[in-house]
Amino acid sequence: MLYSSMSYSFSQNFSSLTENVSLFKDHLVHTVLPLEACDVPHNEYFPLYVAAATLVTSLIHYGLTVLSFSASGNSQTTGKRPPLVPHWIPFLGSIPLDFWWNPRKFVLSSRYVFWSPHPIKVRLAFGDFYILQGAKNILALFKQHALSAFVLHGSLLRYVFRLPEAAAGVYSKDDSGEHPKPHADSKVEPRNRVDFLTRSSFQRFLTGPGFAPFSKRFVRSVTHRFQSLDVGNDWTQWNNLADLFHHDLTSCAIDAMCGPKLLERHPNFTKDFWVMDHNVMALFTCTARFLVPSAYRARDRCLAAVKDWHCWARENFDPASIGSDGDDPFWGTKFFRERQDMFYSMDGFNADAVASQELAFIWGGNTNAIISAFWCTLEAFRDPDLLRDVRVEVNSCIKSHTTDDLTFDIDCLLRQPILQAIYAETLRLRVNGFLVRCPLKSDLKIHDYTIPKNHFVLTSSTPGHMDPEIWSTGTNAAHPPEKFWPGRFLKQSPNPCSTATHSITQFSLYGTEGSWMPYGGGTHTCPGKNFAKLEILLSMALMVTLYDVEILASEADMEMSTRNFGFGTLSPKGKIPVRVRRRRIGGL
Ligand code: HEM
Repeated sequence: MLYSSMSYSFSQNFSSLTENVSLFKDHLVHTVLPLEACDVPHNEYFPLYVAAATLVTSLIHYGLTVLSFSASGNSQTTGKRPPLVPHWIPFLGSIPLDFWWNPRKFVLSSRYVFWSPHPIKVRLAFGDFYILQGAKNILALFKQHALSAFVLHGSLLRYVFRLPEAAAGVYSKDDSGEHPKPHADSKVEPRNRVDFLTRSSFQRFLTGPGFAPFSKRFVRSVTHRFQSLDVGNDWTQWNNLADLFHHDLTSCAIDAMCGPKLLERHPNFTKDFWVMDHNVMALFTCTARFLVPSAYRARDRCLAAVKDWHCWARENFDPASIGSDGDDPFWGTKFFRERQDMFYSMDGFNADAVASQELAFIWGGNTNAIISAFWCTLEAFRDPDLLRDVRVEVNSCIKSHTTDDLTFDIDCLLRQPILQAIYAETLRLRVNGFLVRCPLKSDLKIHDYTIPKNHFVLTSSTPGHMDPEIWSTGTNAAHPPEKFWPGRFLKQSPNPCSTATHSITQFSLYGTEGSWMPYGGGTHTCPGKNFAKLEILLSMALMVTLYDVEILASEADMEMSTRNFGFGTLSPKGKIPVRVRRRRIGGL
């Protein structure tokens, strides 16, 4: 079946090779097996025969898969099936052990798997799936409709966030699609259209009318909180800069989303949240509870806290408290309030299921953005020249300040070229995510290739983010992709407002389409990206304006940990101790 779509000439070569394999197998049967039937313990050459046979079989198998793979790449036919990725041992599948050992290294080095110019097929014990890389292919994928992202979401909900089976069933039965008009052949009731309903609730909250009140609350709360840190004019030592982001920044984001009650009633929520986040891979892969008990306990406490907040809000909610923006202090946002009704009207949903859903949202809305905010701030303080440039831009966006009040012009901050370049470069380097799609209704066409429907298609942001062809810049590649260098996203243009020869520095993502993809793309692109950019740039702006920070961590501790590779932004390997002191606002 694998070879059915290949060109005629290749089929000829292939069948003669297959015959050779069969002859070879016959040879083994007639030579090795009779030996087995004889007095094996006395035959000192038996293990050698077996080793040689395994080696030769693997070599031939590998040779065949390489031939098949190359033939598919060279063939000009359209509508062909992606070839099976070359591999050594037939029954072990096509992903080698290196992947499980160091996935990032594997993704960056695997020529056939993650750097193939065309889609490929991968075989694992549970079946076949497809991998697609390269800007051209990824852009073609993002243009397609009727691709479900539920494979990943459903698994995350079940394994990481403990979605009960009854509610998970609604996901597996929903074949109505993500658009307002359900697929013609779908029999799913409108109230059970979980894909469409959840997606539209994200859109209303994060890109529609819910965004302004949510972001306004966040700006107020983070500005107040960062100004009120217990830091004076003398240096104070902190054990880990990341704690500021894990606790203070996370609290501001959660309060702005959920209202104050979740954290008031559960002051350790942020601590549990980050223990859970640190162990997300272990939870996702269903690691035995006794091996990571703290991860399961933290996850269970987070679920219990969200359930308790829901219970409290249901009992105490006063409709008169709804403000003109639609939000209220009990549910925090119209988003969470309305999703209660939405989920409770679906089959199989109870209080546990709703808590799983909302914890999953809170996790998605914090993990990547908070860790990225940490990296941006670290990078700004790591390089004195960059810090000076950052402060010039940030100072130009201060609207007003007194000793205990600081207000930024947020639009101005979000437009600054160097700030944006730091943000884009941080996401390029630190976001290592997998996107998964499944064509449900028809085969998926990607240029000359056809991927059969109901098969998973996976793509990783890492190869595009690290491709030397796109990102190696500077004389003699002075800025290789592994290095943080915001200049990649800056370009000089003539200043239209000046007759002098001065040029202006502009931020640009031009030419990176399909390669820079921290937020995924297509119909499932991250709806939280505007909030994420605001959160990342504002927290960095507040820190550089209010404080001096001296980094005391070793280079090794500041390296990225690949522990949660594939889930998005990676954390540093170690703690980041720093010295902090308050500074005069507006200085450089
Ligand atoms: C640096 C920060 C962030 C990164 C790198 C990021 C990345 C992503 C990615 C890669 C996806 C999947 C997109 C796809 O499948 O094509 C996604 C989906 C999503 N993100 Fe984000 N995200 C970030 C911040 C946020 C924030 C702040 C929120 C909410 C406040 C959020 C909410 C969501 C939601 C609800 C989805 C699911 C969308 C859907 O399935 O239609 N994200 N994000």
